[in-house]
Amino acid sequence: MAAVSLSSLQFSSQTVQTRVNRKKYNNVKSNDDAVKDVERLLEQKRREELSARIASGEFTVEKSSFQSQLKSNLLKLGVSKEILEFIFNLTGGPEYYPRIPEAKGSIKAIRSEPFFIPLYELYLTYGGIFRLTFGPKSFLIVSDPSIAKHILKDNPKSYSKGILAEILDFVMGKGLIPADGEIWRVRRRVIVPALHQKFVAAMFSLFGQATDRLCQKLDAAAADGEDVEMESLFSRLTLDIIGKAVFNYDFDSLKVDTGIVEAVYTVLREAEDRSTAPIPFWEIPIWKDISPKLKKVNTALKLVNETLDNLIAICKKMVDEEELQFHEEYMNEQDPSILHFLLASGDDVTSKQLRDDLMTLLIAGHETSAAVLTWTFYLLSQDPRVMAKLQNEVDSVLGDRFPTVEDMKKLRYTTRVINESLRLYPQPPVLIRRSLENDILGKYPIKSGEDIFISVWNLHRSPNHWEDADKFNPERWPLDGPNPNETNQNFSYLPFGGGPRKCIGDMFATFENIVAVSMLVRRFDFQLALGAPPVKMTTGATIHTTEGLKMTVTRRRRPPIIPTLEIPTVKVDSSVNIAQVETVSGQKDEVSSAIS
Ligand code: HEM
Repeated sequence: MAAVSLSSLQFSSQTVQTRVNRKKYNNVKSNDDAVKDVERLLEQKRREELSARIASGEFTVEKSSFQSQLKSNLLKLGVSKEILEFIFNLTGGPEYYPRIPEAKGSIKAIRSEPFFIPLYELYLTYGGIFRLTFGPKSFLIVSDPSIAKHILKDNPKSYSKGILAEILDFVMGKGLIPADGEIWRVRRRVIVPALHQKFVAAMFSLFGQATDRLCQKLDAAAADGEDVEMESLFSRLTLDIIGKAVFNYDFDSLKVDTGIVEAVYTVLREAEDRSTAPIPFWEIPIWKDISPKLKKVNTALKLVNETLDNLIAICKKMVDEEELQFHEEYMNEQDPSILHFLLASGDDVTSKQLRDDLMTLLIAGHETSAAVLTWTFYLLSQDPRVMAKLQNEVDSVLGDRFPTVEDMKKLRYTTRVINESLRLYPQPPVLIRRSLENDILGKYPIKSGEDIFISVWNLHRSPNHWEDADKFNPERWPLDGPNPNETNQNFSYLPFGGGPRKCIGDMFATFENIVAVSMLVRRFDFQLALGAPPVKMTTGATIHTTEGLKMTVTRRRRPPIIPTLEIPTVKVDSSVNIAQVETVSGQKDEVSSAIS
């Protein structure tokens, strides 16, 4: 009940914000303070409500264990502290260490809103590591940068992907995201080289062409005065890009709705549903055979798998017929895809494993980038000042050209806007791990088999690390400073994870997002559509909106926007080292540490 009213409070907060923001266009300065007051009041109300929930016992600290209760009773009876320490040390056990603070919850409370929101409130109460218990099941919630660093970077061998691997098995099998141990090590070593600099540079024409197709769609909508739902368009944009990049397949989903596009979405939605399901409904004996939904998922999965098998066969034939010598930066100009690289490299792998890897790359590279674009445009629609500054930069750097590799260094504010969007809306908002052996997290010992959520949402919004943590403020990252990453932010900022399991597509995704944002804001103005549903969050693997991001898109009048139809061919100038372009973190270091 309380959870429901908490979420309705968020609802009204966002409605107010939207309404007020629309007014901002007319009178930006005078309304700014009023907006802040309203936001502050609503935030205060939200906190009070949560405090009431905690006080009512909905989340309660567990009583101390038998040993510590016995200890405190004996202390009260006058037994000296030294004697007790001696006795309890002899009896062994983890009681020498403090116990992890514990919150108990009802699963209903968590399920009525995106689960990372109550986790944030609990973090403010219980601190950087606490145990959240639902009946017999418990999770450790980590929001402390040094503990996150320990798990991800200092001692990653003691942690697996745990529940995530179980949930994603039906679609990704032993692909790179869920894989652990030797399979992961071998596959990472094979796949990472496929995303070499020349490949990423070649992707610029793909990013530009795909975004141009989206621009054409928006042009038509603007001309007809129709509002557009941007979240689904971004999803289609990134699907078209990743399909070509990973296995040279043009989904063309911005133009047509083919069976395969629908099948991919059915599979993706199922993966997301499973990642938030309270019980594994897909394992229930009779149900799994008769459920119409599961039947649909299986049919869709079959179609996607057959399509992938076909693409692998076509690509194998191309590789057999070509005369190119394989080398470090090998790339077939007609088909620069990751699949082509893998086959040409002589990757000795079963077709099931190859399919798992392709599927993993498709999903990893699609939903994340789409979510980043969605929330970036939402944030921009809320802040005309940032939008104006962004458009200024893009106008002066790009003129009427398509963006190139060389522009990445110059589009600094654009990069900061995306850095900040990733801080406020990290994709995914939590990283999942399971301990494989006993370990010590901070001052607390933990046992093997603990399920752990590293809350990137909490790290990125912690009042301990960020000034005005909830404020969209790209200026917090100086333009002449380094590109923010987990290393230079000491694990308070983890947009692409960290340690040996860090994202392998960070460079690809960063450039893809910069190209898309710059081309779109160069050509159009974006505002939340009048009468559109309030923009609220819901979650699967990434953060989605509950009812889409409905926007009014208008062509910009000045300066005249006519993009050149010619796309400059990508020449890879050896003096431009993409790794030196300051948009990504030290991927090379991660790569070498992962394979050493
Ligand atoms: C803005 C877009 C993206 C974001 C925010 C993002 C974020 C992340 C994060 C946080 C992780 C670490 C997960 C963990 O530690 O549990 C990760 C892993 C991964 N990402 Fe990305 N990613 C993005 C785009 C991409 C793209 C475009 C690709 C592929 C071309 C990709 C492929 C992968 C793979 C394969 C892994 C698993 C690496 C491993 O476990 O060894 N990602 N991503």
